[in-house]
Amino acid sequence: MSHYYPIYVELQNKPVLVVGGGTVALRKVKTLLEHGAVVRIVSPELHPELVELVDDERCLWKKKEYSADDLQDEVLVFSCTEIEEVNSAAAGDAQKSMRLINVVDDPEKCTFIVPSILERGDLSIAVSTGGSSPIVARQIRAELAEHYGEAYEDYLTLLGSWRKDVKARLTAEQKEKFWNRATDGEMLELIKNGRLDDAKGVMQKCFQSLLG
Ligand SMILES: C[C@@]1(CC(=O)O)C2=NC(=C\c3[nH]c(c(CCC(=O)O)c3CC(=O)O)Cc3[nH]c(c(CC(=O)O)c3CCC(=O)O)/C=C3\N/C(=C\2)[C@@H](CCC(=O)O)[C@]3(C)CC(=O)O)/[C@H]1CCC(=O)O
Ligand SMILES: NC(=O)c1ccc[n+]([C@@H]2O[C@H](COP(=O)([O-])OP(=O)(O)OC[C@H]3O[C@@H](n4cnc5c(N)ncnc54)[C@H](O)[C@@H]3O)[C@@H](O)[C@H]2O)c1
Repeated sequence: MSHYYPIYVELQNKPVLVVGGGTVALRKVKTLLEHGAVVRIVSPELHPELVELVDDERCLWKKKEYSADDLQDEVLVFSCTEIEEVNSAAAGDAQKSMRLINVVDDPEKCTFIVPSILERGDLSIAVSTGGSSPIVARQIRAELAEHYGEAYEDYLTLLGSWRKDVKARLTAEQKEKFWNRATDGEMLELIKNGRLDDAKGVMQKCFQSLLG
């Protein structure tokens, strides 16, 4: 068993500090922004794509070398430099104040690591090898992408849209019947074939027939 405990973290409007502004920082920043974090980068230099993000006011940049006072109210810290002393300092500062830290070139200093992620709307599959081989994590993600295609986004949106009504209006036995029907494969197949409206119709009919 991996010694890392997997969780999904709500980062909407939460401050995150990224130390360093190179290629790896760019990858981490893009994913953070996609998930709504407020990203502040501290680095003397920035990758051109990060400069664009800063110019577009998608994230903030302090043009300087990292020092302890750069750590403010951030919930997560990423240290993305290749310089051992900088990474050690950031890791030490973060841990003193119980902040979670990811050091991109030193798993031993990490209190969290980032998985390879496949997302299809509300479906999120995170793959980790615990640092043994990020390439294998990426390969598994690519294999999963073949199996769990784009249709899952609409499929899960449709299922999710029924949760409140089913919870409020059906008995436990009816709920089981409803969800078994909704997930028996037909809805997914219809959506894969571009027939979302038909899938919606089948679910509506099933709900009505259970209500009697
Ligand atoms: C999943 C992903 C997420 C992301 O970063 O977004 C991610 N690394 C990815 C790619 C990748 N990283 C590296 C290569 C080059 C090949 C190679 O070296 O293997 C490739 C492949 C590529 O580029 O395709 C190099 C590398 N990575 C780490 C070290 C340091 C070390 O091992 O000591 C070195 C060596 C540097 C050197 O040799 O100097 C460390 C970490 N990388 C992790 C995550 C964490 C563990 C994940 C896990 O295993 O569960 C961990 C521990 C910390 C962290 O970063 O969170 C992302 C794939 C995203 C995707 O495409 O889906
Ligand atoms: N975890 C991963 O997924 C992963 C993947 C590939 C490589 N790596 C490792 O991550 C490290 C970073 O790789 P990279 O390609 O982004 O390197 P890079 O050289 O492109 O970027 C390093 C960044 O750190 C900044 N920096 C330097 N000194 C600083 C300081 N004192 N304070 C703040 N910022 C400072 C630089 O200006 C630069 O922007 C390397 O050690 C690399 O081996 C990790």
